[in-house]
Amino acid sequence: MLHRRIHMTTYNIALIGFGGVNRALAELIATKNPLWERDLGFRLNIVAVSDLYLGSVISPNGLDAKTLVEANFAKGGFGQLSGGSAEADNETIIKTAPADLIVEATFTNPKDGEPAVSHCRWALQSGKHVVTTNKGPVAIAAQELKAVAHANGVHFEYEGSVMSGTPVIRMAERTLAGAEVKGFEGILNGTSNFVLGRMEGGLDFATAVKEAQILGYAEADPTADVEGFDVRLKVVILANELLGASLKPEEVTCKGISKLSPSDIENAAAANSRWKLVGSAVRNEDGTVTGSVSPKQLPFEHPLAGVNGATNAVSLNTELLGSVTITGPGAGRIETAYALLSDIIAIHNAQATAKREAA
Ligand SMILES: NC(=O)C1=CN([C@@H]2O[C@H](COP(=O)(O)OP(=O)(O)OC[C@H]3O[C@@H](n4cnc5c(N)ncnc54)[C@H](OP(=O)(O)O)[C@@H]3O)[C@@H](O)[C@H]2O)C=CC1
Ligand SMILES: N[C@@H](CC=O)C(=O)O
Repeated sequence: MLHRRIHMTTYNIALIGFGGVNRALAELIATKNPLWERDLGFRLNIVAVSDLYLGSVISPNGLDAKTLVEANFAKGGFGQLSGGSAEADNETIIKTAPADLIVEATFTNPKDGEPAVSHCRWALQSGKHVVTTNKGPVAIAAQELKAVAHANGVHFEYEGSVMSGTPVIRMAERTLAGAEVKGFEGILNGTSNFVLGRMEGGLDFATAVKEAQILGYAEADPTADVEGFDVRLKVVILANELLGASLKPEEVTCKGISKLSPSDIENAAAANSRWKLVGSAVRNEDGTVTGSVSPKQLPFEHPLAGVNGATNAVSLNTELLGSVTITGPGAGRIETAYALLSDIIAIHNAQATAKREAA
């Protein structure tokens, strides 16, 4: 009889930011560790959390994920826990918590990516892997952070920075390797797509944005969603990852949906079309890459016109396969927490491969 020896790994993790996404990850940890142990070969143990509102806490033996999720902590509430403080001491937590891996899910700053860029840099310099859904550090400092990760023998992973848990970055880079991506266009913001759909149903703009906030789709400041700044970061991330560009956000033209009036929406419907916020990039003949974000009136039969709600889709224009479209959730708490899990799985598998090769 064949006996398979199971090697169980526990990853100690520190959560930076404890809003919708990292809370959802803690919720998954509270219920799914036994399944992950069985199917993935690892479990996750939360040894620290830091959040602007709640404060910070370090517990080397681990915090109970269920308690973290269910306890209704007040402002500074982590200060009452053993090892806790009412302040979000991110730098100390990131540098000193006994964590293998830092999960960065604070707010996306579309201007300079801070303080998340510093959070990622501190973690990588301390020899800790980073997984993040934060678009700021990836769009603005990916090259630097990848180099710091490499120099310190750790990983920097960010699948959730584009299309939430829908695997667009890894899918394009790994499964479509060699297909030669020449450009892409897509719906890359769940909130604005949801808002446009609700407006088509007759709801006013402000109420539709409120609904997207309640559902956990919107940015902390939803201006980023409706003015296209969020899509601009995602266009930069995809262009730099898939087209080998080195675009900066300010090099991508950007117009959002906030100026679309109810009559624009009605007129589009009367012409068998609908408005969509489209992000795109293309490699030009001379090798340069041009990116743009703007609302487009698409005929009903256009492949992106039927993408509704917080669903996103991106059509990759490839040399060898023609157009390949990837579609799936583009926002949502659990959906985005899944992206973090997928990053951790990628790190786990890479470590296992490295160990096998070293043996
Ligand atoms: N929600 C989604 O569908 C998706 C989100 N993302 C990205 O994931 C990240 C997290 O999103 P989400 O959880 O929805 O956002 P939330 O706004 O719900 O959570 C962010 C949390 O981080 C805290 N925070 C902000 N700044 C700091 C700081 N400097 N130090 C410590 N904590 C801080 C916030 O506290 P406070 O509220 O007090 O400011 C809040 O609790 C964002 O960058 C977002 O762009 C990516 C893909 C999809
Ligand atoms: N606010 C963003 C969240 C994911 O990046 C969106 O609505 O798409």
